[in-house]
Amino acid sequence: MKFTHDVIVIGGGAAGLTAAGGCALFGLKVALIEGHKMGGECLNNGCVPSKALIGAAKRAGEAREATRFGVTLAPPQVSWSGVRQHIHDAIAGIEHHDSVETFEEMGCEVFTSRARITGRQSVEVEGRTLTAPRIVIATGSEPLVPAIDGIDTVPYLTNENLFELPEQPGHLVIIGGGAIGMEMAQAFRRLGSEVTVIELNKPMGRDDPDSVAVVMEVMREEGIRFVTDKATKIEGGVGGVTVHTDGGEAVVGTHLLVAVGRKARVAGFGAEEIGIAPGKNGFATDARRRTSVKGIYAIGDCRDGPRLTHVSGYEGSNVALEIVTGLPTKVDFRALPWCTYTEPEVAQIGMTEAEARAQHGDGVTIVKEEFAENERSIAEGYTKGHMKMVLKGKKVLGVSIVGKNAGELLLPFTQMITGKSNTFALGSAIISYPTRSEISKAAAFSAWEPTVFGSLPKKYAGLVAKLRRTFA
Ligand SMILES: Cc1cc2nc3c(=O)[nH]c(=O)nc-3n(C[C@H](O)[C@H](O)[C@H](O)COP(=O)(O)OP(=O)(O)OC[C@H]3O[C@@H](n4cnc5c(N)ncnc54)[C@H](O)[C@@H]3O)c2cc1C
Ligand SMILES: NC(=O)c1ccc[n+]([C@@H]2O[C@H](COP(=O)([O-])OP(=O)(O)OC[C@H]3O[C@@H](n4cnc5c(N)ncnc54)[C@H](O)[C@@H]3O)[C@@H](O)[C@H]2O)c1
Repeated sequence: MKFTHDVIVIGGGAAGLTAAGGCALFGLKVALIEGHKMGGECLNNGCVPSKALIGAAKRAGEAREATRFGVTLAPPQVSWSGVRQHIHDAIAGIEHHDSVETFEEMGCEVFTSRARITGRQSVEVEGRTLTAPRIVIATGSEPLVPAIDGIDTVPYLTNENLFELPEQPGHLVIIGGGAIGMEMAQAFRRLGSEVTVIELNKPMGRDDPDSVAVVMEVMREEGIRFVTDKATKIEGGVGGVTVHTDGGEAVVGTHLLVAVGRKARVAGFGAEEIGIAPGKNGFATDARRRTSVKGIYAIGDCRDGPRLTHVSGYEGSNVALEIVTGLPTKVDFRALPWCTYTEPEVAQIGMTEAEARAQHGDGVTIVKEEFAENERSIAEGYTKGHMKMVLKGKKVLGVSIVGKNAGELLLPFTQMITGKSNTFALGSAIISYPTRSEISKAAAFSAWEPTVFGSLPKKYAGLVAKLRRTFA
């Protein structure tokens, strides 16, 4: 069979762009098909607009603080249209990274229409049939809209329309206290909206509870109300919405944001018809991201598994590597990092304490260092939070950090968890003073402290001192 391409990639989000760009840079003939906006969820409705909004909210939050270090700022005046403009400027500043032109320059043939899979090696787009021995599905996910009584009768928000909102909510009710719910709750509160979060379980349930407790306290102090209950019924209309919960509470607000997770995009483009097996929420794949149909991969948000931009990018480069080299390339999530951009940030890599204890029982030890002891944090007055290192012996299994810019501190632990570095290397590294990274060195060194200052080294030091006193 003569193929039109070496690989066809469906979806131009973080996953598809990385796979397509990777293959094209190795000289393969790549078709990249995006049916909506290049850059996908992250650029257009996800990470970028949410972090831009958080940036604006931080500025308002700082101005809201009482006098700090002898400096008083004027109370913030928030113009929602100005905030929205900043969000759009941020997207505009980044979108060239993901543009059609950029990917054409890399060597991809880019189609800006919806694709339909018509066979194991064929895809239809713009009336053409493309063929390739490898197809990569990277169709992403969309907001999960729960089957709550009345939801279809009210004008609810999701991440798909939140950043286009014409007015700032007076009182934003958020269903879901996950990553979106928590980030958006704090951002809107800081911009001046009333905010209530309704969460079924514990907010940020995947994170270490000690980290979450720190951020919850801050958010409560800032005036966010948390309702621990299940949203069961919704009623209202434009400008007024009431969410009833299982426990009988009626939460009244002006706007409703639904943030209860994602639904993988697996239907409507031919995947079922050719028999690609679904999983729980997304295509079922193996560790190489192969679907049940030979030659077809599924990566990023559209398959069962963690849904994060860097995970989509990682799987995109893995699959590109496998296609380019012909060698199996498995995902390895031992050192999976994630960060929730609340203030303070909640960052995690590898196992939480609870996960480590479930797997290794009493073999796990914990080292905890507080930012209140970190000299840069003290000097700058941001002492909230801590770093918790989860160890088995001297090997790092995971790290949970809550604190200012916590996400920036994760990097060295990637190397440690995967065995490319170790606690001794970090514990003995030279680190600029004063930096918040000193907390990482302190935690790593703590793992060695009992050994370094143990009885044997003391005996040795004593012997050296005795010899010196005798012979010097
Ligand atoms: C509000 C919000 C904030 C977030 N913040 C963060 C964050 O701070 N950090 C982080 O790591 N992650 C964050 N995420 C998650 C992150 O956005 C996603 O994990 C990531 O964007 C998924 O990338 P993807 O390429 O797998 O899918 P997508 O970005 O969804 O891309 C899939 C693309 O496929 C296209 N497509 C679908 N079907 C077809 C078809 N038949 N033909 C052609 N094209 C098709 C779609 O139009 C879409 O552009 C956030 C998500 C949200 C919603
Ligand atoms: N900083 C980041 O990395 C970041 C930021 C935003 C989003 N994201 C990604 O986007 C995706 C979606 O985020 P999300 O916050 O929508 O999902 P999520 O899965 O993080 O959280 C959803 C929350 O909704 C709760 N919930 C479900 N049904 C409910 C009900 N009926 N009533 C009350 N609560 C209910 C769940 O218990 C859960 O805590 C995630 O995959 C996340 O990884 C990442």
